Amino acid sequence: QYIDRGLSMLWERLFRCGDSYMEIQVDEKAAGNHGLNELYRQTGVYVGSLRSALNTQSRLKAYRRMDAAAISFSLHDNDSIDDSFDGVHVSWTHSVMEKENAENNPSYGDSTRRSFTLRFLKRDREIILPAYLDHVSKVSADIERKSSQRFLYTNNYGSWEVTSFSHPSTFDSLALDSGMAERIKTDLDTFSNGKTFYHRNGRAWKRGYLLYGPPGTGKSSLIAAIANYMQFDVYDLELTKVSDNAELKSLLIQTSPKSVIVIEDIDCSVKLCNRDGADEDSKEGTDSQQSSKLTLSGLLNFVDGLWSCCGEERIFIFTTNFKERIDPALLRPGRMDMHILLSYCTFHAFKKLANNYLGIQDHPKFLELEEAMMKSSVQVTPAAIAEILISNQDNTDVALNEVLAAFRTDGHIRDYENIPTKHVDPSIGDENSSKGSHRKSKRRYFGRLMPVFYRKAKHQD
Ligand SMILES: Nc1ncnc2c1ncn2[C@@H]1O[C@H](COP(=O)(O)OP(=O)(O)OP(=O)(O)O)[C@@H](O)[C@H]1O
Ligand SMILES: [Mg+2]
Repeated sequence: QYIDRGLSMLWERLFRCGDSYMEIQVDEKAAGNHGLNELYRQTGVYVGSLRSALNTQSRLKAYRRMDAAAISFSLHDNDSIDDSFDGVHVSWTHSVMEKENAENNPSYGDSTRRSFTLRFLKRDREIILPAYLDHVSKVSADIERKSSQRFLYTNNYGSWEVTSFSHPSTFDSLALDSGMAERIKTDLDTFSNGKTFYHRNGRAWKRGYLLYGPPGTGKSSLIAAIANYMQFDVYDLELTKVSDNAELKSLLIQTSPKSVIVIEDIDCSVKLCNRDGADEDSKEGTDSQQSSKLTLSGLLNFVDGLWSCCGEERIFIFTTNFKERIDPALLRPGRMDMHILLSYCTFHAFKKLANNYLGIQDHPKFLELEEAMMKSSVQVTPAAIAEILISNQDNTDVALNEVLAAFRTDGHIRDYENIPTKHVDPSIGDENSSKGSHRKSKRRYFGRLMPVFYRKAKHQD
């Protein structure tokens, strides 16, 4: 490797003397020894991640951070590595040198001087500076985010409580209608690569999704899959625990960029006053009472107002079982960018579940099942099918017969329209559900639902 590099440098010197090189040194310490140089650290992460590192280097250093799943690599002292950017060839050298005055001056601390040197042809400087260095920073930030621990935040009267987030749901484990996972992933990719687009068009760099559909169709699982795909932290905002608009704003300011902000069951978590401040059901409220409450316009400002841009690259996700109960102001174009219906299990989705839980891609019973699913007057949620498959995991035939029976069943059927509503208004109080029991039903992010089958509704979305 050294001989190769030496020869190629000699070749360049002899025959391409017209093309002189430019070198940029990235020192570990910032100028004047004031703290560390962030670009040095980022360059270390970046060069260790280059595919060429594993293919061409004859020696590397390996390490694993305390909370990281993956092993990372870094260059050995005084080794070099090649890279290319926009068709331009560059090389990085990691130099580690003893400081000249280290022996005479022991109080000087660390006696080595570390730096990366970037080398490229002078004629390419327009391409490299500063775009390539920006690219190095961005790639390394992405790598660090992906390899580090992520968090789930829940609000508790004005502040966020944090736990580690490790929900296993991914787009691969979700059973969705054909093409839906790809559509959502493409939208997320476009969003995450859209910094310049959003800024050029004067838009806040955020995206809103409304997930709607019956219980047990994968709304919460999809939120986790989105967070996992983007490698974002999740802020699970419970509106019943927000006392007024000011608190909502303060919670928003406390969130970090690159995060998913979730409001589950938006239709029933609080009874929001409408935009002019008048609560439909409690008209007797005075003006001063209204201003100290959480209102719909407060929530709209949360999603859409000036404060919503205080951190960048954010995803808002609202869920509901009943889209038609949501105030039209929340649904107007541009507020929630995508409305995603999560619905009963189709044959396409069933095949995914069968693959996930039984490990089968095909089975002689599939034809019969497809037909039964199409003809049946019963609708079954993916959650219910998942339950059946999990409890019969060791016997494929029994599992498939049970699924078939579910579509042919006449018992245990409930009309989707008759699902008891989960309406709770903390300000008025609700006779049917105390705050405690509501909390239990709301916080089933990691919970599992009991199998429930629904009769096909006449007018479905
Ligand atoms: N589309 C799906 N693909 C794979 N698994 C699913 C799907 N839908 C539901 N499940 C399974 O069912 C369980 C419940 O799903 P989830 O909590 O995501 O439903 P939900 O739509 O959020 O329901 P709710 O409206 O009651 O909050 C999950 O643990 C998951 O394993
Ligand atoms: Mg849910």
